[in-house]
Amino acid sequence: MATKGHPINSGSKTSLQMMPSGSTSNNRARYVNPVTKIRSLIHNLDSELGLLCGQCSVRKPPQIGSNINVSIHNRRQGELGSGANAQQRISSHYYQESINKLLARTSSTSTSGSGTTTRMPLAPDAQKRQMWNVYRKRVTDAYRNRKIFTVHGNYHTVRRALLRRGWVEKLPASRYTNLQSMSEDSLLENARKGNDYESVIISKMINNFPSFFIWQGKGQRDLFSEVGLVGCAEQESWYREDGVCGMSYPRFYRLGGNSVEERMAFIDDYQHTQARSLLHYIMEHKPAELIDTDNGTIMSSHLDLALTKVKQMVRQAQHCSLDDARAKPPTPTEVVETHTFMVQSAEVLKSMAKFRVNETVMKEYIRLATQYIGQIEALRPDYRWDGSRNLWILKPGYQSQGIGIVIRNSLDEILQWTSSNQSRKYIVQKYIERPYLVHRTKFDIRQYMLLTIGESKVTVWTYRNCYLRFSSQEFTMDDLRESIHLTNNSVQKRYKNRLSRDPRLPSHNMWSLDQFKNHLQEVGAPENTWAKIYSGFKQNMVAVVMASLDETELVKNAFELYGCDFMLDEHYNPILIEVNATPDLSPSTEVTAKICPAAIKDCIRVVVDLAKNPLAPTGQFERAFEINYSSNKAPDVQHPLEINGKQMTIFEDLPKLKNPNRTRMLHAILSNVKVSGGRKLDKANKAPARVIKATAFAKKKQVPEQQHAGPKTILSSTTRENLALQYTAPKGFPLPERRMGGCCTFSKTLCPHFRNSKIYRNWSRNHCH
Ligand SMILES: Nc1ncnc2c1ncn2[C@@H]1O[C@H](COP(=O)(O)OP(=O)(O)OP(=O)(O)O)[C@@H](O)[C@H]1O
Repeated sequence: MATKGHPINSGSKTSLQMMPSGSTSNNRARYVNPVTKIRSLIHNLDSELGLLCGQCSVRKPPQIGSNINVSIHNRRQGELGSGANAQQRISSHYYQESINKLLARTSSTSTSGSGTTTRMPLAPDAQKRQMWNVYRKRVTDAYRNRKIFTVHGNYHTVRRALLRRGWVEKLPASRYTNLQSMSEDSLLENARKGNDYESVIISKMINNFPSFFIWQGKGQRDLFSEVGLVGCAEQESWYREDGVCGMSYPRFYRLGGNSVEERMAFIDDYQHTQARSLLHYIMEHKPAELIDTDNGTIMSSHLDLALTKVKQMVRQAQHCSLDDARAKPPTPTEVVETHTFMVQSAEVLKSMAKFRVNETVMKEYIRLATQYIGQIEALRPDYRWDGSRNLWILKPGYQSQGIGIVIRNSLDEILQWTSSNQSRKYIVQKYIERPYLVHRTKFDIRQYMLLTIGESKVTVWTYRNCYLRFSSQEFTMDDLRESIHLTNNSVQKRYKNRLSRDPRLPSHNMWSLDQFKNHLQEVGAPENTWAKIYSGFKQNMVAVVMASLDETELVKNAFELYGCDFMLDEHYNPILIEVNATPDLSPSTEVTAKICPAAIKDCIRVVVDLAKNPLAPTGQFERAFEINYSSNKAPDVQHPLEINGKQMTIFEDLPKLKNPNRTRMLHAILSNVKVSGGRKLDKANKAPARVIKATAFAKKKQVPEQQHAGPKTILSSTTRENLALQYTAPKGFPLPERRMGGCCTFSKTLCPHFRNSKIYRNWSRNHCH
């Protein structure tokens, strides 16, 4: 929203306003940053100004705060001045002279309405001259105090907030275009306190000065809008920390491109979800409703298969058996079995086909289903959002405002839909079938997040206030139209509210946070429910920022305001749906009429007031997290990155494996471990804590081998890979027999190759929630 973009926007397609440097193989979005353009414009202006100041030996303008976030020109100060002492030596006379020159340049180059060049009013009347002098003083003061701002778009609250703080506005060319083409004479004639002519004449006078605060909305649509959040989701598990940082989002697949692997992974997930859906289905019904002992068409073997699949999922999630986790190609019999299962289970889920079993047997199936579903949902919290429909939401790239979004449950339809247009990428995301509803109506929560980028820190600010956006129709799974299932305002404003909807819901479809808190009280939610929800919001927002930092070009003293959309599951857990740069801040209803201007004012408090006064109030924004981003920069050879810790006990208790090939492989790994200096592994285990330098990192930085401190274990590349998979993969990561290329080491956090590998990505998409 402001001076810079950040690639955490997913969705809306709004605007990741920048092009992160460095390309990666993982298909992350490329963003174009209009701020860079503006920066370069200002930079040109800066150089001119610097030149002028240099000619006149003018000192730099005084600094207002140590770190005014809004000003990308703070960077310029070094160029203009040469330190405090030098500044003191330079007389203010010269400084004033340079400003006068700038002002003179403005007036000498300004054109009249007729296109002819006019001079500064040469005092045809005293009043005009007096006004000119007043404005000139205001302008010079504004420059000295670095209080010149530009606001793009109709963000009048921002304007007013800054004008109230004594800032002076430099208008963008698109504002008051008619007036901007008038001569200064005519403008002065019409200028009155606070009117548009006055704004324009002042703006013309500062035309050659840089703005120290720029507020702009989205500049350029990102190339593949969903990749932002998707990309973050792929990275976030590396930054996950209980209670601090962690994303909670529906699992997704990128379809529509040429990735066969991604398609296969989706099909696999779809089939497993179908098994759970079938079990959910029988759990949702009474045994008698499910059976027809004489004419039932569905055999109990399909329930057996569903139970087996869920059991496998539990074992995989528990990481019980390496063999279970192994990606085995299915046998032809299994393929046929699965195909039949998919057809028959669809008959049950869509047409309520009956099982040919008796009631006692069905009761036992329901008991087992409840047990297994309980187990898997305890291990995979995101599965709790699934139901008995196997629904998926298809979101096209390059689109926003809900355009092109559909909800489907048939595998064929989904694959057809996404492959019909190969050039368009689709995110196929698991549809949340069990959301928390208010009065049987779906809603989402718009939550603001502000990001400020300081000298060395990125600060995540979260807004304590938020609002709810309701669907215009009651929620039902029997009708998949957008008016019921897409709660974003851009979709819902197209529909009339269903008359049968609960009258307690407002006609404008929004609730303030206070109204929601009252509702929570009314329905008897535990007392700290909102506190928990908000804490979950914060963790998600911090995680998104952390996960996108690597790909972000950080512009110092810039900030960005985001609108994050959350849904809640049945247990009030937040689910992140979307992060929008340039959120809608228009006062469209009585709810947004309060919260939007307040959020903008508080934003100015954070980026302007706080820079001057660290104790300044920040309104409803609270500092949720601070990240020291200097550590993200190019590796520092002087201070190489180190990992402190104890050597792991490798294979002290060798797992008993069923598969002899695999056992052989693990033994081979073991025997491949050599210990330098003749030490035995068990001795090394008893050795005190030591420092291991990450191979990948050391290699990157050309750190010579002998710099490695302490005793070291030399591993072959094969061993390293296998050990990396064995020991550095997060809990639950399947251990494929395929080997990954490269340089994975003991440190998962230090190995981008591992982290970007397809194997890991596929796994993390399915397991990291
Ligand atoms: N996985 C999901 N499960 C259930 N509902 C979802 C899911 N994803 C999105 N929705 C619903 O669809 C709506 C639109 O989704 P999303 O915000 O991703 O689309 P969009 O095109 O980016 O919209 P906008 O640009 O207005 O933000 C959401 O507000 C939410 O109600």
